[in-house]
Amino acid sequence: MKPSDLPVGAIAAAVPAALAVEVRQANVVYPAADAPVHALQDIDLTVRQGEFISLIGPSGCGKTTLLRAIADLEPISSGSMLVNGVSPHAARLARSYGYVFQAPALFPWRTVLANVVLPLQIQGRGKAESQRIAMDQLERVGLKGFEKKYPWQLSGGMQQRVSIARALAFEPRILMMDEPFGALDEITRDRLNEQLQQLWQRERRTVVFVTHSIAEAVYLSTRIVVMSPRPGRIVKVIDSTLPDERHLGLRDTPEFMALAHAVRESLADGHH
Ligand SMILES: Nc1ncnc2c1ncn2[C@@H]1O[C@H](COP(=O)(O)OP(=O)(O)OP(=O)(O)O)[C@@H](O)[C@H]1O
Repeated sequence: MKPSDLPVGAIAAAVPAALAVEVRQANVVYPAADAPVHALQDIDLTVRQGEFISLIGPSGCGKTTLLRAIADLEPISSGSMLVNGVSPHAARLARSYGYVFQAPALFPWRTVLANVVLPLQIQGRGKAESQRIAMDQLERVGLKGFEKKYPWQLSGGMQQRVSIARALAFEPRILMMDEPFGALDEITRDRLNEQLQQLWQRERRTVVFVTHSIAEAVYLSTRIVVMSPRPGRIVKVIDSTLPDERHLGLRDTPEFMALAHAVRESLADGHH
């Protein structure tokens, strides 16, 4: 029997899950004329395929730096890092991940469709294929019917959903998100949290997510990585005890509140 004859679940059970991200003793020091900034100190972190990991911590603790280093947007000063088993640079060239920035970062002169199509065109895909994929991704984030609009004709939440569709367009194995919903009002944020959670449940793509919000981290994550500032360190990694299938009502349950409490305590510990 060939592996391809096995049901998907059997293959998953037979092959140990590969690591999506492996960080060992990573340090990032930003050079500065007066005093260098030790942004990350001795970071050890492993992320398995299909996990939803949140990095949470106070402003300046190095969340963005860690995400950028994993994404090959920032070099590490020492230590090692593997993304899907290869260097972050090789993973970037292989288009292993999609990146969603804090602000939507869409091209205002391009339509929604043209924005999502762009990375596919850069990748050398044909026009018809690119458009088909882009339309499919827009539908998945609930934006069917908006493809001909320009970014400025959409709300902030819709623009951020276009960014997510764009990041998912070339089917990356890892989705990296740097506080994607931080600038949105709470109701929009709740809705997008719910949609992102459903997307993760459907596709089980690996997600590395940066947030300031305890509720967001607890609602979305399978593991929560708590960081502390100056220099940025990991103080605790908390496994979620919540079921994979989640709805917003879960936030009122004792399990959710207990997890939120544990994250808050770890954040406070990191300050001492
Ligand atoms: N390019 C840079 N040059 C010098 N210092 C930097 C640079 N980028 C970040 N830093 C510093 O490194 C530290 C970590 O910054 P980083 O943006 O990673 O933190 P963060 O946890 O993501 O913060 P926030 O939640 O406010 O976005 C901060 O002290 C910041 O001032």
